[in-house]
Amino acid sequence: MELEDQYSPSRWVIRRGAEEALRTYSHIGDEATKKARATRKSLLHVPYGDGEGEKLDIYFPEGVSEASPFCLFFHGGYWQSGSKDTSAFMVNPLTEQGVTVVVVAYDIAPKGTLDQMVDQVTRSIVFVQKQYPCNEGIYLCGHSAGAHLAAMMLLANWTKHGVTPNLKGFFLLSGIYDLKPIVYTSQNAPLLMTLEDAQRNSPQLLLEAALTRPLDPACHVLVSVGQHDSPEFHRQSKEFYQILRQGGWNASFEEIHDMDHFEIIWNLTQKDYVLTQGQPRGLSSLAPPLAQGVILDQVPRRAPCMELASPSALSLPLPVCVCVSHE
Ligand SMILES: N[C@@H](CC(=O)c1ccccc1NC=O)C(=O)O
Repeated sequence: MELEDQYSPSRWVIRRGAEEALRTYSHIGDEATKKARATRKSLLHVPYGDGEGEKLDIYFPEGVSEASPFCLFFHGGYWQSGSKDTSAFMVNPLTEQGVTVVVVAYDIAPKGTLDQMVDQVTRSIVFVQKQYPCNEGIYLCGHSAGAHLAAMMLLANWTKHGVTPNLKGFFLLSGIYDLKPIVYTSQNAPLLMTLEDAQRNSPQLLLEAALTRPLDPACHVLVSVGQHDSPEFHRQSKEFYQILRQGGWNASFEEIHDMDHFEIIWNLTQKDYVLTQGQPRGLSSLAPPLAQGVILDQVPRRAPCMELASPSALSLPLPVCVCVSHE
């Protein structure tokens, strides 16, 4: 069936068989995580909520300073597979450049529903902001289903959480932004999404309906898709990018040359990969001294941390990039 094919990323890889691609992806994630845990200062399995699955791993750069940029990573696996314990792909190259990397776990299906996962991701970001108020920006990076979860944060309503995270950028890699087609594929068996669930959790549809504009016009959103991703994945990324632009977001689109759905993420282990290199598009563009680059030099510097840490200053408006949600 056509939809089934289009939404089965492993069927579109060109250099190996589907099974081999999935095995290689797991293997590289596993090895990268072992290496990160062996060579980087880290805090593992930190709870960001009361739920058993609400844990995150924090990997620090050399010469720990809590005033670094933070990159939060949300793994893929169609909201039903994957784990933070095998997803530390970008930790070594990014921490080497002064970025703190946080790999976030969330309750995959069948335990978690889409609504619960979105809520967990929201709370993980709130936790990092509260724990590290001196951060030099929070950047969200997600792959596939994880890019969907990150993209939902463009629409998050932070007011009930008591803090507005210092969100400065989004790196959305091979994501899905309209979940409706998934309802008609076998991927939905453990998810049990109704069309309504899919609609409520589709950033594409929510942004189309939104009347609001980004609060921080400098917050950058990179929408990326692998050259060898399926035509449906290309369509999803292009349409989402267009909706972002129409909504006033500082967004860019990039097809990553000669990459498939899995290589686009496993190559984040490499220093010389377009997405781990510096500005204007790579993840390292968020690392000092590259922080003066295209993306960040439009962002107003925040008040010094000492000021922010004092109770009265905590209510200062910070440069953030969320919409005020309209209900
Ligand atoms: N069964 C899927 C697996 C999959 O889509 C996937 C696997 C690992 C990481 C991300 C994935 N896709 C979206 O989240 C496939 O056909 O490849």
